Amino acid sequence: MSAPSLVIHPTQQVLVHGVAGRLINALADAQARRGEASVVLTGGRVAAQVYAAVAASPARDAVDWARVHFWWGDERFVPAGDEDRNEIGARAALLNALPVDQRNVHPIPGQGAFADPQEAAAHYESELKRVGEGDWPTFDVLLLGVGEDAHVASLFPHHEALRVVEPAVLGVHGSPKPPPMRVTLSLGAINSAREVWLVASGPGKADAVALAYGSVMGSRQASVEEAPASGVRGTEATRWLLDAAASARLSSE
Ligand SMILES: O=C1O[C@H](COP(=O)(O)O)[C@@H](O)[C@H](O)[C@H]1O
Repeated sequence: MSAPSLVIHPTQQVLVHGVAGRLINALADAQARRGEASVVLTGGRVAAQVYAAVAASPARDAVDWARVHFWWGDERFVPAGDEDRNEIGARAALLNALPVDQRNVHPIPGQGAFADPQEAAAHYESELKRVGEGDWPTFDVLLLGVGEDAHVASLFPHHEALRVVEPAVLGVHGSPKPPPMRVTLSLGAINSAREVWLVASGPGKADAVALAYGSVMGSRQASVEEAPASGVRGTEATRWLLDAAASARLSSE
């Protein structure tokens, strides 16, 4: 498990472009090492801006997008095509703008294809094992937003999904943030990624960031149950990438 690092960007715009540049570099580096790369996408407002910045960046051509596998860390269990799906935003801002190989795009299935989130989760786990040839693929970069309640992916404070180790992809019922049914990677699965990046922007995230990052650094005492974001670690890097507003309460920690 890696020690967390923190980068505070002066504005949301600098954060968005900073994360976009990092992502392009990380995927290009992974391809230079191994020929292909993988990224786990997140939902959320700032992520949508990061995706648009990647798509608009002249540096994007450093990556062979046809050799990038795209996964999702969580998905809202609503019908395919529903605007609430994280997949829809990622396709609109990123995937539709890049020369991706659709065979390497792995959305979490929605309602309709499967009767309940558990079935969709089981299907996603089998897709991960299919691509990983029996094992889970090792993700190069796993992106996470941070909720106002310090949730990550669809792992919410005090929710039973936080405590599940097996299976690694979980169906979630009773999400406190709508919609109530979701599918998410477990904390253990998230923590199998080489690099985990927690991206947070704006004053609405300042309390959650202070609680979760403060607990990681020992200045606060919240458990992972209270602040799921505090339980996240990549095997090689854990990056907290914030703007000044989201970090505003850290200085008093
Ligand atoms: O519901 C979700 O919320 C979080 C955070 O979203 P934000 O708009 O507050 O940044 C997101 O990371 C997660 O993927 C999504 O399903």
